[in-house]
Amino acid sequence: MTTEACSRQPINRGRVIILCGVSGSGKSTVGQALAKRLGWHFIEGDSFHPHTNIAKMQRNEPLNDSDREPWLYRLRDEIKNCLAQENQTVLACSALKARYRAILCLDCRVNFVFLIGKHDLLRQRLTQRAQHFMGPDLLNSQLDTLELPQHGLIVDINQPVPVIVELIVSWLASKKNGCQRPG
Ligand SMILES: Nc1ncnc2c1ncn2[C@@H]1O[C@H](COP(=O)(O)OP(=O)(O)O)[C@@H](O)[C@H]1O
Ligand SMILES: O=C(O)[C@H](O)[C@@H](O)[C@H](O)[C@H](O)COP(=O)(O)O
Repeated sequence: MTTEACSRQPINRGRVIILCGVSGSGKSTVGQALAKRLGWHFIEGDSFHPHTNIAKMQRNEPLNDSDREPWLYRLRDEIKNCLAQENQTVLACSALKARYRAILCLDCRVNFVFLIGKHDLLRQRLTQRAQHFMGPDLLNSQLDTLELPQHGLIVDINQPVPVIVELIVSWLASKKNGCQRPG
């Protein structure tokens, strides 16, 4: 994305906040609460996985780059639609690697928030979570895959959901529609 492309984007018209992090970091929980707080749309990134990916994770096999590619491009199309329709949207999507985030970062109106936590807390939350295809067994692989971001907001998950939501809301208010690189 060039500076010129950036400066062409209208301020505060269509915006997508992507909540990233490993499985169990709270992307869906915080994402839904954030969307409700802001009155924005919420999109669950897991819903865009091909069924083969879900089946693989259910078998406790980690996804690889090739598995994730079609999923990321489906999400990219979805983000493109949101921006074209000027929808304000919160998207929950692990986006573990910088190159995945680059696929999703269409322009300055897409911003990333990272939910970061310690292994023990993540494992505990994954173990307690009911009725989900992903258990705790892929946590090590998720953490190994995670490339910590150089840009965006990083939030410690060891605090209540409403506190996390307000941190994100304050950050958004402070940054308006400023450019953020996808790394
Ligand atoms: N900040 C938090 N405090 C306490 N429990 C949380 C918090 N965030 C998420 N949880 C719980 O942790 C589990 C995993 O959260 P979830 O939103 O499913 O994570 P993800 O979407 O990143 O896999 C859920 O049972 C959820 O209720
Ligand atoms: O790229 C991946 O390996 C997956 O997207 C993964 O990161 C994601 O976490 C799963 O889809 C499980 O879903 P939850 O994140 O909701 O546990």
